Amino acid sequence: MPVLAEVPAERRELAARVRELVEEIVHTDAPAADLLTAAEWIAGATALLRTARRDRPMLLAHDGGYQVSMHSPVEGPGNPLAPPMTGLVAADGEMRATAVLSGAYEGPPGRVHGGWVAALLDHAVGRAVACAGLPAMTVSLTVDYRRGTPYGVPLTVRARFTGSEGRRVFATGEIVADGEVTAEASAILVAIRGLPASTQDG
Ligand SMILES: CCCCCCCCCCCCCC(=O)SCCNC(=O)CCNC(=O)[C@H](O)C(C)(C)COP(=O)(O)OP(=O)(O)OC[C@H]1O[C@@H](n2cnc3c(N)ncnc32)[C@H](O)[C@@H]1OP(=O)(O)O
Repeated sequence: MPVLAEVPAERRELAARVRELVEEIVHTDAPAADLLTAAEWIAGATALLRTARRDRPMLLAHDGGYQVSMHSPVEGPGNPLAPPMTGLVAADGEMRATAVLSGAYEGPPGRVHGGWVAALLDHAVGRAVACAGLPAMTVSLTVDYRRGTPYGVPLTVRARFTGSEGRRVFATGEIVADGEVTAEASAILVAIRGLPASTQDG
């Protein structure tokens, strides 16, 4: 699969505008007529993009010195579903990144939905083992939710490779908000040949 030299600015911009849109949708109390007008405008934008549709979403690109999956729903700068993850640092089996989730990710009042907390951690352990040279898929993920994970503030997402046994690869990770660990994960992954490894370019 070709790796783009950089994330196209236009894709980053489009995803960022859609993230804002989603955030406003979940917060708006606009009158019904405005909701319908907005829905029409959005349908117009969707029709425009549909004129040049690829079959599969995955595109790899260089970003901040790393190869990233541009349309990953967790890290992808080009996927509006992704918070996304920014400021990635990954080397020697350890990764760290920042994510700011909007109110659109709310689960319990004022807190991020637990499924998204798990998604951040699942992705992080995948990144950590990939940068240890063992690209792998998660087969087991245990998440301990220590306290509510807030949205609207920077979350530090960290993970590390902790060892391997045959094809099984082990990793742990955590999310930190304002200096406090909100969730911890312990994962078992299975090494898969042919998966893209997290390569550092520089
Ligand atoms: C370049 C840019 C991109 C870079 C991206 C990098 C970061 C990206 C991050 C992205 C992150 C995305 C994150 C995601 O979304 S990961 C996606 C979510 N995960 C999946 O979809 C995986 C689904 N599972 C499978 O497809 C199969 O199970 C696979 C293919 C993985 C293995 O099936 P396969 O038939 O090949 O192997 P096997 O069954 O013989 O098992 C092999 C070994 O594993 C042991 N085992 C199995 N299950 C368990 C278990 N539950 N607990 C403990 N151990 C378990 C098993 O006993 C055996 O051990 P041993 O007998 O050999 O000792």
